Amino acid sequence: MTTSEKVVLDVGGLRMRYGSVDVLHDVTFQVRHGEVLALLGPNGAGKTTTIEILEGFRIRSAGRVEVLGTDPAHGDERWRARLGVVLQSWRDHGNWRVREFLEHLGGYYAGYATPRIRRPWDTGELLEAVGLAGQAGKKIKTLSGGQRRRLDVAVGIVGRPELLFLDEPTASFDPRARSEFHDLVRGLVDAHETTVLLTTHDLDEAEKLADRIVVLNGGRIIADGTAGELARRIAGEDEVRWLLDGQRFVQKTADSTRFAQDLFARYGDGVQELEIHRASLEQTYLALVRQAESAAGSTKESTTESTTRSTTGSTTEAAR
Ligand SMILES: Nc1ncnc2c1ncn2[C@@H]1O[C@H](COP(=O)(O)OP(=O)(O)OP(=O)(O)O)[C@@H](O)[C@H]1O
Repeated sequence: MTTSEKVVLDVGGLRMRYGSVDVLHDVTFQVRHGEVLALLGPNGAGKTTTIEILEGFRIRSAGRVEVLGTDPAHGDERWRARLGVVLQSWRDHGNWRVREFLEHLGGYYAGYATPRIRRPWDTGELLEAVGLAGQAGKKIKTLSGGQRRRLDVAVGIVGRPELLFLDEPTASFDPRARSEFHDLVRGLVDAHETTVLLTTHDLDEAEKLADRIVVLNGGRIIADGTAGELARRIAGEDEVRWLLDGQRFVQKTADSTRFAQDLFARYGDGVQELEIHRASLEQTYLALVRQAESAAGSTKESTTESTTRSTTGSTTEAAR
């Protein structure tokens, strides 16, 4: 098995119930080594619950979960040191200075270094990587909202995690900070082979960062695939447009990459102004959620209808 085929996260038939309410129903997906998976879904879909179960912060009601080969419900400190979690802002350590805070936290990981993974991340390099080198000597309470979020990210990766959980990581970033954060995550994945599970409501972010998308709605997975696969499922086919000998052509196709390769193989440099259009992730996502909600609505309606009918039926029976 090659490293990239290794399953880092394996979830099967996961269920979660709060009191008498089921919020996750039979959730099943896998994430492979070095993959970035975006978990999308409307408010209340169950994303945070899923992530917290995988992190070992919540105990599931049923199902199978393995994270880096371990059941998170029984993960020890060595297992936890291999994970990175970007939490919401650190508000309790306002008087600490940025560098000393990261050095302090990094110290915790030193005992978990391996011949392959040097832990913790060198503080100077880490501050550079997250764009906080200029704030190293500042007290945390004096950082701006965006700088504090960068610190959250630094805290999440100081132990050079093999698997990184990002729950709405760029929620309060300005566009520049967001773009730098995307470069940082892609760098982590490419250079350090970090696997990432991300939740976000920013569909551009998901499209930019994720190799694969899983969409949750009402605690159920309604889609799992690359952004392109999901778009084709919704929009049917891609549209390829090109210019040949001054004439414009348009063709619908299910495999636009293969189509473009064939086009160039046949006409070479004669092909000009090639464009491939497919539904955006935003259009795809909205269509998927709408479909799932109308399916759930009609199931509910038919259940209500049959309940009403059977109630009416039994009343009629009783009247007889
Ligand atoms: N501790 C809890 N007790 C009871 N119900 C809860 C608890 N935590 C979450 N829920 C419910 O579980 C469902 C899923 O919530 P969750 O926070 O996982 O959704 P989410 O997809 O992360 O939403 P958002 O996008 O708003 O963050 C919601 O209906 C929520 O009200």
